[in-house]
Amino acid sequence: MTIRVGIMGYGNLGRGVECALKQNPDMELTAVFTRRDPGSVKILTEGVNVYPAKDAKDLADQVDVLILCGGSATDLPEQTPEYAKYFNVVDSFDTHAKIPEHFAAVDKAAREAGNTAVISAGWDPGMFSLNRLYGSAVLPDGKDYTFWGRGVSQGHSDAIRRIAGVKDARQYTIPVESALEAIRSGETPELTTRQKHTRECFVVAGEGADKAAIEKEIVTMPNYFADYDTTVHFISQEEMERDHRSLPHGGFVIRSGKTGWDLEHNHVIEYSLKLDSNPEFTSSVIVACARAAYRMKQEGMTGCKTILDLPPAYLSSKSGEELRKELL
Ligand SMILES: NC(=O)C1=CN([C@@H]2O[C@H](COP(=O)(O)OP(=O)(O)OC[C@H]3O[C@@H](n4cnc5c(N)ncnc54)[C@H](OP(=O)(O)O)[C@@H]3O)[C@@H](O)[C@H]2O)C=CC1
Ligand SMILES: N[C@@H](C[C@H]1CC(C(=O)O)=NO1)C(=O)O
Repeated sequence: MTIRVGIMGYGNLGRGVECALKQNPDMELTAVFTRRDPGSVKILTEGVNVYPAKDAKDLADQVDVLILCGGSATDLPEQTPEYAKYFNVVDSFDTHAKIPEHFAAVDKAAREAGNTAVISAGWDPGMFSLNRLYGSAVLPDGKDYTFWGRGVSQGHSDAIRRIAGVKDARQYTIPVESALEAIRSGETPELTTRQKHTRECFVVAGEGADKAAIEKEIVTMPNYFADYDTTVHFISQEEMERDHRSLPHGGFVIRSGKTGWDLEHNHVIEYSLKLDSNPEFTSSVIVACARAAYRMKQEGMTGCKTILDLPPAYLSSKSGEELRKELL
């Protein structure tokens, strides 16, 4: 019995989920939904139809888990609570400051419908969140640091694309080298958001768009850019397609902590990612979380979860017996 997966929203993440499902034979794609004209959306999986998003709830009996691949800036706050009424859902919501309110809205909808929802699946939030939890649980006397990049943040790129007059955008996150060196040398400084990363944006503006207004909206955008030193470059669509086609990213979480009666012993935990494709890696995490959501629903564990609430074994396609044989 395969787990039947639907995709809501066909962009970088939607294509990534479609691809990731091919690497998970216990799961299959059964439907793709889009707010655009379905005829304009070409998917790569034969035998699967593209439907209008407005028809999704009528096809709920064909989907065990609906994976929401919309943007966190404006799509997911509406879509995840709405579709949790009809489906088990997974999303990648990554506006960190708004995760508590998103969780509450999705939890209300999922509980009322008896569905299971997983929000904020991916790598940050997601795998990095898990490693921050492991680090602080194991080394309570310590500090952790998270660094991203240099790479393309999909959330920040999506947020810029939502600005009136913007045709396309990529945002690169760049770690501040001096901060990196201090942490790697074992120092544990207090660093402000601005002292850890800068952000560089490449934007294609529409014909006649007000570039000064676009730049101002970017650099002052709360939760995304306001707390960072941000630069904005306006380029042509040709330059965008020539110089910014790939979506690499990565980063690491470091936890340094002390043990011993006099806290005399130092320990460092590091978890790092080097990603050729941010969307494909993120989608692979999301697909594993969709498997866990399905299993939790089968066991009556409904309502909203984050990756921190998922039993690790439920992420794997292997049975408990196989995992105990191979991984313990
Ligand atoms: N937690 C994490 O670690 C991560 C989270 N993310 C999140 O994933 C979100 C989605 O990122 P990403 O997939 O790159 O965003 P995209 O901009 O590629 O897609 C977002 C939505 O826009 C619509 N869309 C896509 N292409 C077009 C187009 N050509 N014209 C019009 N509409 C289009 C699609 O909806 P429709 O088909 O309905 O039109 C799609 O679902 C990000 O906002 C980010 O928050 C991303 C990476 C990591
Ligand atoms: N959510 C991020 C994933 C990581 C990357 C990131 C950043 O560069 O600011 N923050 O978290 C994304 O959308 O790519």
